[in-house]
Amino acid sequence: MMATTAKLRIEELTKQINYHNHLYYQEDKSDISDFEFDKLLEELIELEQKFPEFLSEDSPTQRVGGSITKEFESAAHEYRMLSLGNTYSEEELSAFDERVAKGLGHRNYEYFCELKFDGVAISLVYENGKLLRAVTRGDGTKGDVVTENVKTIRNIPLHVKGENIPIKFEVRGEIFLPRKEFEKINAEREAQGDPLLANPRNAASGTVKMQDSSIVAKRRLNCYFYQLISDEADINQHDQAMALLERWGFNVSPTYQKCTGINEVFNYIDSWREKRHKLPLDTDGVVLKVNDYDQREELGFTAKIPRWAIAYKYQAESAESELLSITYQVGRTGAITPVANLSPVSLAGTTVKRASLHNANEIERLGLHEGDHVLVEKGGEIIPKITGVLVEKRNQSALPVKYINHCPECGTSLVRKEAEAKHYCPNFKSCPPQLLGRIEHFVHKRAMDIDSLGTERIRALIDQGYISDFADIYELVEKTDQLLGLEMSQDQYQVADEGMLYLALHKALFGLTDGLSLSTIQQFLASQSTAPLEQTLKAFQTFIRESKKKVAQNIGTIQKLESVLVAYPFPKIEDYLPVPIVLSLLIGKQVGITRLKELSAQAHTIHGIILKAGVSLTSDQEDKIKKLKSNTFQEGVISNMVEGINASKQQPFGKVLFALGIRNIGENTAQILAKAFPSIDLLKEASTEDLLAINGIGETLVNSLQEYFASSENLEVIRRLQDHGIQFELEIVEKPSLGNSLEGKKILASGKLNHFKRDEIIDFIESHGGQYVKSVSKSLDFIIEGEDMGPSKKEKAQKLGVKLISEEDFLKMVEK
Ligand SMILES: NC(=O)c1ccc[n+]([C@@H]2O[C@H](COP(=O)([O-])OP(=O)(O)OC[C@H]3O[C@@H](n4cnc5c(N)ncnc54)[C@H](O)[C@@H]3O)[C@@H](O)[C@H]2O)c1
Ligand SMILES: [Zn+2]
Repeated sequence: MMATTAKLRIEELTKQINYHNHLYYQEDKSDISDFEFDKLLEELIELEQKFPEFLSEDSPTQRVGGSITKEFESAAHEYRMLSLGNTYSEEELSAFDERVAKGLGHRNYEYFCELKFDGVAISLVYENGKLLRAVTRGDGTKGDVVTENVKTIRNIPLHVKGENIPIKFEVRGEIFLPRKEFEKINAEREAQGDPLLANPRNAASGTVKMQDSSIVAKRRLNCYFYQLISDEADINQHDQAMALLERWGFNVSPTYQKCTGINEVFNYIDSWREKRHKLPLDTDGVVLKVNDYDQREELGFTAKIPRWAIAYKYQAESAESELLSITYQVGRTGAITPVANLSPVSLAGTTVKRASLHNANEIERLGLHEGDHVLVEKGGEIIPKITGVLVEKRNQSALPVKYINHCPECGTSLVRKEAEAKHYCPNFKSCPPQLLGRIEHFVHKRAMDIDSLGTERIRALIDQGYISDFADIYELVEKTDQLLGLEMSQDQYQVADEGMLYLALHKALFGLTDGLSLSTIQQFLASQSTAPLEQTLKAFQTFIRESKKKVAQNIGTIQKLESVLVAYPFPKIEDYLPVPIVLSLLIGKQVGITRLKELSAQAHTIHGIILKAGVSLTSDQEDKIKKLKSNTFQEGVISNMVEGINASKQQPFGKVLFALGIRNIGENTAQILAKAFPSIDLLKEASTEDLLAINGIGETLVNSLQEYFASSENLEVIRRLQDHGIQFELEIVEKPSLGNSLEGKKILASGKLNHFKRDEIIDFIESHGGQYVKSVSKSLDFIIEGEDMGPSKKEKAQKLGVKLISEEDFLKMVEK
């Protein structure tokens, strides 16, 4: 390469790497995989070695990738926190070992091997046995002080007790979010319609840097320690240090091993390649460190990494699979996400049957054709992705995947806004998932507060035609006898292209057979998780024979199932069966499979299909169909719901206004509006000037309001809600005056209080003549400092010279 081209390439790589570092360390996101990132860095290192004249001091090869943020106080590290060299190849690892041997002049050394935990590095400083501060790695020289957040991690000792504990010492480790916690958080986020966290590492890193420690505490982070630094402790080797850490009560992963010679290291690496997926956290490689401290000193450091340690990173595993079909999921905002259904393959410790395709661009980029053989990869991300297509294996006649142009849930034509990658279903009002989102908002705790109407129940009621707007909820009260026996959960179904309904395989096999329990069938299927459907059905027949339950009849049904599956090649979804096929085996003679297919695209449950088909069933058929269905609404659930619905009629006007989900009207704005216009009629009649005169109301809001009231449909829903007795007027309650000890005082409360909830403290201050202010500013008279007040707020208050007083002192002040 010529010097001029090298210079240009170095500049370009520097720019790219800085960009990815910023994303990764500051925003906790990544555009590319670690492997791709490490490739860029490696290329830069090589070029800089060949052309040292272009090596600049602040090249990303010379610096640790992170930096400090503005949100936290920063602190200098007494000993720099470095990065690690890394490699993906065994040759390079051997080369590293040669360098160590050469550096020391002999082979008389040991390696200490640990797994490379995929989290965020943390440094804890202890003095007199007490945790003094916790600091992130930052730029390696100084980092963010995140002590309050770190204190919420349960197994980090706040006090270290025991003999011979140095007056001062530092420990370093990796904070991580256990995979189970990560999955739990994402399940919750999915249920709430919030965007999912990409992977546990980014989630851990984002959590450590949160401003509110009480949220951090809820996230159940964990930490593994791997380094002790102390001038006082009498240790000369890393294994001794680790033993001390364990004795002092620090959490050390029991996965380490001391190795003599690089071959033992290779064995360690191999032994963990698969096993590591069973650990409670993500790991991305192995770190080997020279065990002896004197030898470490002899080897020394480069600008960025120690010469006595290196990380070997496992290549992201990839596997070959076959594209069976694509399903299109509709989110609560109407956004469409295509998901590839794949033939099952075993990958990174789990069986993969689905991969995200993100959007139409991704399908185009891959050039995906029907039935393609694809490569799937599982990096740090939980949801695998398709990284390539094996074009040479493509069937000559295969057609390119055609993106849908109608919403699979409601049939509306999709739209794609300019410059956006995703398609949307514009049917905001009645597209089922979008309606679900609006109803969930309506019943939310902070709106109408009907907690007996959870997501699953709402979805069931929407899909079966009981709810299509807010007012319908109040009409359920008169339909309780129809609700009895309705299918409650949607978990066992999937909706595919053109709205076709699929049923989970375990339910289908349960309903189609006799004498086998659901749990034995589930156990059987779990043992078959990597087998394709055809094989599973064959194995199931053997299983039936061994079970000795109604063998002839059950095997007959499964064989019939096999032949219908061949005769009607519906798109495949692994672990699911097309509902028309399943039902055809039970009631096919009366209805016919074409009709069942039509019905299956209209009704969203088996219950619904049977109703629409209008057939009369024998009691045997009825029993079997009951086995296919999910749990149903029972009396207890229904009376619970009715109670919640009736109670919601007491919710005050401000909450009702928020519940209506008018665009741009959040909880606070709704309260402000309700105070200024204490009835829906006054609000509807308010002029633009009236509205703009109110503090906090801007033009966008006025537009949303006017647009909302211009719709006759909305007015009709309000009218029906009024008929049901929902509060559309503000009840004026005089706030009792309890005194004037806070007369003229501007007050803010921050952190957790012992005697008051959030609303209560505001009422309390106001009823004593004070004024509650929502943000830290100079005009405050004082701040009531609760437990775990956010560090940034505190810092700001101190900067502005605003007095902080404790809750106890505040109460004393009021008593006087
Ligand atoms: N995808 C992207 O866009 C992107 C961008 C930047 C960085 N990255 C990735 O992040 C990493 C950046 O490297 P880095 O400079 O943070 O160093 P590194 O993460 O590769 O290695 C150093 C870090 O490893 C951690 N570690 C985990 N287990 C350890 C153990 N047992 N002993 C010692 N340390 C242990 C420590 O936190 C230490 O700070 C690379 O893996 C890189 O691929 C990715
Ligand atoms: Zn739709």
